[in-house]
Amino acid sequence: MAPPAQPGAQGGRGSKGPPARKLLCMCSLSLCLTYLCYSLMGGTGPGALRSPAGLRGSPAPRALRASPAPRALRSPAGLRASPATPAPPTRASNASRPGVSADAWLRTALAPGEVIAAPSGAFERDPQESSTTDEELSRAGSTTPDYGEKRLPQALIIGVKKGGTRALLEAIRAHPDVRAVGVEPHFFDRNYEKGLEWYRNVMPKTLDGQITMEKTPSYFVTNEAPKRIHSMAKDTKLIVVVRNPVTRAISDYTQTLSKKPEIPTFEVLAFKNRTLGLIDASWSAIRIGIYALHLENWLQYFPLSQILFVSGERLIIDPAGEMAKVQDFLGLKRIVTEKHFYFNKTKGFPCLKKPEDSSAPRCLGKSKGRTHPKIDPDVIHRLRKFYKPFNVMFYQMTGQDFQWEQEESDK
Ligand SMILES: Nc1ncnc2c1ncn2[C@@H]1O[C@H](COP(=O)(O)OS(=O)(=O)O)[C@@H](OP(=O)(O)O)[C@H]1O
Repeated sequence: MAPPAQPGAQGGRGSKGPPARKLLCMCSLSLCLTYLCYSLMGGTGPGALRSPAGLRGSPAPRALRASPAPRALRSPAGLRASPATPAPPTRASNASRPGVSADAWLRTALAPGEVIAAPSGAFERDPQESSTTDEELSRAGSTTPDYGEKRLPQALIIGVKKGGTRALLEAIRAHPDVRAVGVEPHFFDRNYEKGLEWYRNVMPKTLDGQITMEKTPSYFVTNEAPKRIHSMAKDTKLIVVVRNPVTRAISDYTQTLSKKPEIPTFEVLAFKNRTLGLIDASWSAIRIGIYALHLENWLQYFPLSQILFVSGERLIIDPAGEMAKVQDFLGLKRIVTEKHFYFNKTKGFPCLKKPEDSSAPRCLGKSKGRTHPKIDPDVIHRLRKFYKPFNVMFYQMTGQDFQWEQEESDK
């Protein structure tokens, strides 16, 4: 059941390259140097990641090729924490600690590849809801029909946060050959010490031939996740829903704002120094969107052909089209088609049609599709410029042009 190769998916680990490869290596080096500067500054120094000046010296990656070099961002030794290094201390817990400001929580710098997570042992349900408890997770594993077996997942939706991961999971769950756990298990970032048996127990039961899935969007930015998933099963299929990183950052901020209305404005958080145009790439809302850097970590363990990139934008405008790709990738019959969706004007999003055995159509909850605050267009412009070289590199690495540069406006 080998997945069909994606465009440009042939250059797996260790592929040698033609001249284009050299160009990509140069671009990689340039991005890595920028990243090194950022790392050395600890995300706090006055020169931290000035966007995009720090990247100007780099040759602009050329137009998208059919055969990108997926390992192009391989960092020089020492640039990135080794995937084998122990999990760095987690940070998000500050938010819930008395006396720690929301600003501190939001701005806490992340080491390269660091988990953006709550403390080990804490769970997070998809922010459609609030937070998942241990009890809920065990319930998730026990409310499934009493036939079949619990199995470790063969496919994972690993990211990105606010990319459209819930919409994708709910749509693929409509397939009869897919069973998925509804909550986010956070096994490969927060609960790894609980062991694979714990993880298996969280999963629904499946019959032979059915695929077990889960989604935890923070895996994509978790340094240890690729190695851990690889050691569970090296043929695990990985799905990443990506979205314009500027819009994604605003969506991320909007979610935080909904829980903590006292936080500073997006404009304040986005910059280290607005006059100088210094983007604060240590802010997780911005850092998560540097997809090329995170992807590089995954390509050390998985060939590109084992990773499917779903467009978060297309998932809204053409859910059936994206679902066709997902089903092909998973080796499934195309059962989830346009017949399964309708566009809900009130919600402003596609929803799943009422299944025959259920009483209501399924739109995602209120936490999906929140109205974003209006952001200063100059800030949007600066962020676009900041992300552009990383986006271009991401297109080169994946062999897919997500066309984020063409978007006129952000929601
Ligand atoms: N069908 C449908 N219905 C509702 N929302 C949809 C849908 N498809 C994609 N989206 C977009 O998904 C965004 C939330 O992404 P995630 O589900 O990955 O968020 S989370 O990380 O799990 O919190 C969410 O982002 P916001 O609009 O910023 O809330 C939506 O734009």
